[in-house]
Amino acid sequence: MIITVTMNPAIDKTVDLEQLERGGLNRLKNVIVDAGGKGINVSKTIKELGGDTIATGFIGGSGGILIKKALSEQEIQADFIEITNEIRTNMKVVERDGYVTELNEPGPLVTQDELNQLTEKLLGYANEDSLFILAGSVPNGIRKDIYKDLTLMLKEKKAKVFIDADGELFIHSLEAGPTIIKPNRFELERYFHKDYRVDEDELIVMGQQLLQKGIRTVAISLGQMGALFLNDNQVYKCPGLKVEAHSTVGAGDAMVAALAYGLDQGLELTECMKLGMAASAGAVTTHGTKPPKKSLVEELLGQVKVVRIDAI
Ligand SMILES: Nc1ncnc2c1ncn2[C@@H]1O[C@H](COP(=O)(O)OP(=O)(O)OP(=O)(O)O)[C@@H](O)[C@H]1O
Ligand SMILES: O=P(O)(O)OC[C@@]1(O)O[C@H](CO)[C@@H](O)[C@@H]1O
Repeated sequence: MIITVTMNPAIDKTVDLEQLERGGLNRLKNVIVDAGGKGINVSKTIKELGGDTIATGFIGGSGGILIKKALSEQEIQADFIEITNEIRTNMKVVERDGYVTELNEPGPLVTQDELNQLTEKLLGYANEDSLFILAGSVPNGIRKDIYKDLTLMLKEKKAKVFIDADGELFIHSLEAGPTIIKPNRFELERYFHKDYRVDEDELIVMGQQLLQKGIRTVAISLGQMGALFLNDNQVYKCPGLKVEAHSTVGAGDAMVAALAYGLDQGLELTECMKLGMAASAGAVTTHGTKPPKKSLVEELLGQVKVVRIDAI
């Protein structure tokens, strides 16, 4: 079973705009409202692909009610800790030229007691058949080494852990040796203190250094350029698929979802990669934070190219 953990869910408001006028009045068009937050998006895509997940994390206020309703309509099992405070609303501004500006709120204050309740819930689900996805930022009141602590506890119970986070959350989590991670190039550059745009060879070396920390699979997403995948001594590259992009928000989540779904189904890494490429390319064609349709993922699968790269 795949358990997604969204500590900082959000109501995503995606709006269209001709061009963002900094310092001016911006009249928004086409406001789309979605149940968001990285883990929740992962659950939505897994469901669309035909898999099952339990979506958990913190939820509260009127936004929380909306998210639970959306998940129930999509027949996704939800098991959240109800918190006192209201969850956040994040705005995604899509300009006509395709540029997307994200305005993400910090999130509500979560108490130690609420965190203890969530930890207990997660440990209750943990066993050798479970795969946990710890994804996205954490709300106020939660320490940045929480993913590290949770990963250690979950691994103790033989569960697999997939981390998709940035900044300090990502950096600390690596100390716990998660099973799989999906940084994008900026997260890796930051982790390795590179203040320039690294090339593919350097990305591969960085990925290999992460494998040496005990991480089984490293997926490095490169936006429209595609992705690199490293596992044991194998390195693969998949060029990005040519699709009509509407909103890139959630593309990374679709990749995480497909990789996790494939892993949970016992697929070979190359098959998981193909699914990840097709699902993430499919996600950029949707408006708002929507999962890609299964039929589109199946269609795109035929276009995925896998290039094996000799280890450097
Ligand atoms: N414009 C695009 N065209 C085709 N595929 C894309 C495009 N943008 C992203 N993708 C696909 O989505 C994957 C993930 O994208 P990206 O590297 O931007 O992830 P991310 O930074 O985690 O994104 P986010 O946090 O916004 O979801 C890429 O590896 C690629 O397969
Ligand atoms: O602020 P975080 O937790 O890092 O990211 C949250 C978020 O931007 O991620 C999803 C897209 O990946 C959106 O649904 C959501 O608004």
